Amino acid sequence: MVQTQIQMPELGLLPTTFTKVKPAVTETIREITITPTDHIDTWSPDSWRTKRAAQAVEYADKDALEETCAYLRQLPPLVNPSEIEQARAQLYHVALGRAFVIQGGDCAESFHDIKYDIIKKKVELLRQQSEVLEEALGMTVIPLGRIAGQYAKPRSNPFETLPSGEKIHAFRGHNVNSEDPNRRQPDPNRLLLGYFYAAASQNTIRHVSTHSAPSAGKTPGKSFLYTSHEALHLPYESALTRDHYNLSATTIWLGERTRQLDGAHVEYARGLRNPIGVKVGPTATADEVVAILNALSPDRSQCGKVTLITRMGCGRVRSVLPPIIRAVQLSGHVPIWMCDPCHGNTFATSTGVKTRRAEDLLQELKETYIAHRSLGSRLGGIHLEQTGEDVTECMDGERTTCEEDLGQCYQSLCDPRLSREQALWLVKQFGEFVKNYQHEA
Ligand SMILES: O=C[C@H](O)[C@H](O)COP(=O)(O)O
Ligand SMILES: C=C(OP(=O)(O)O)C(=O)O
Ligand SMILES: [Mn+2]
Repeated sequence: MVQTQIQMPELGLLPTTFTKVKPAVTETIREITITPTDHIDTWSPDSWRTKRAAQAVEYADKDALEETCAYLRQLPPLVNPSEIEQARAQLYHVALGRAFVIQGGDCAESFHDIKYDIIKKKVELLRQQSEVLEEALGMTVIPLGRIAGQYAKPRSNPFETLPSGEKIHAFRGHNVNSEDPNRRQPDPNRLLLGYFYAAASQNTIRHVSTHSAPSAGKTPGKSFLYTSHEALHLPYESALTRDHYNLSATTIWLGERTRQLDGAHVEYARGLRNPIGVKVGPTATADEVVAILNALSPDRSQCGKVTLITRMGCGRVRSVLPPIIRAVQLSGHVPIWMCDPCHGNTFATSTGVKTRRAEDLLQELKETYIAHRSLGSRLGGIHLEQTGEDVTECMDGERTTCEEDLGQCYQSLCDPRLSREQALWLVKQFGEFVKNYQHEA
């Protein structure tokens, strides 16, 4: 464990430069009421503290947490504001249907995987996927890693019970605790480890990009791929926020369990310049999604500022997605629509192992693509849990065909990831499907 000398800066002295949004009249477009907000000037990197934070981590020693965050506030940024602005500019084109995004990586990155070869394989997988998609879709594809900071997890149940009857914290990601049942107490020092592992990962990504990218993509020092993670742990995220930039990643997202309109996560994200993703599951209503867009992007001209990452589950898309797409179209917002075919298709085997079927993932991608096309909307990206390793965590028709096969190489700390081969298969199949669809249309 790292030893740190904590210096306590005065809290509350963070820079606060605001753009005051003019109060505007309330307007109604068809059935949907939009109230442009004039409350951005009440935002600060810490204004979320007045709201309820779902999935918040309970630390035994709250002072130790605050001391760690005070230390994090003094550390250098992990990404530059210019990179965030560049991503915003590129995502604008995605929202308008001129480019596409492939976002992928671990469900929960492991500190043990911060190794050159493992990171390199993740980066190369994303590059290969973007090449496959560029060829199939005939447009630029922007790779975006769930990488260099995906260290905090929401869980269905905050505790688990051991066979002995002892109740322990659930594993909440390496920024919070260990997967080892004997070391589940949340430890704030892990946030510092997370920061330094994220920095090492960023460094490796830049190195891999400079040394193994095709010559056209080589820009020394420039990251080949943008980084992202779920902004779950708000004390950590806000400690790495300067002015209106979260400098821990290019883009962050809000999870299905933390996107409450009146909650702390929406409050935190609404003041950021970073592109923001929001997971949208099958219980989301159209009004709720429009209200989230109003909160995160009150200025509706900010095309691509918000990415709606739908994760409905195959078979459910046709009934739940179209009303949401329609309501967003009528609202005047122009978000990016992305499909995460993973989280609505997880199931546990008879022995309690979490898995997914690659075929179900492909099916949800197809259903989502068709839902957008039939409403004149556009699917702008795919979001996958995957790794560059040869794991056996998801089922396919080839190597991992049954429950027994999952045991061969199941290493995930949380949700099952597609192996390199499965992840490539999926984007190739999707690319073929789009080509045929466009040909027939
Ligand atoms: O990655 C997502 C969530 O953390 C995960 O799906 C929750 O899984 P659980 O139901 O095992 O807690
Ligand atoms: C927690 C996740 O997903 P969701 O919020 O969609 O359940 C995730 O992406 O790992
Ligand atoms: Mn997951």
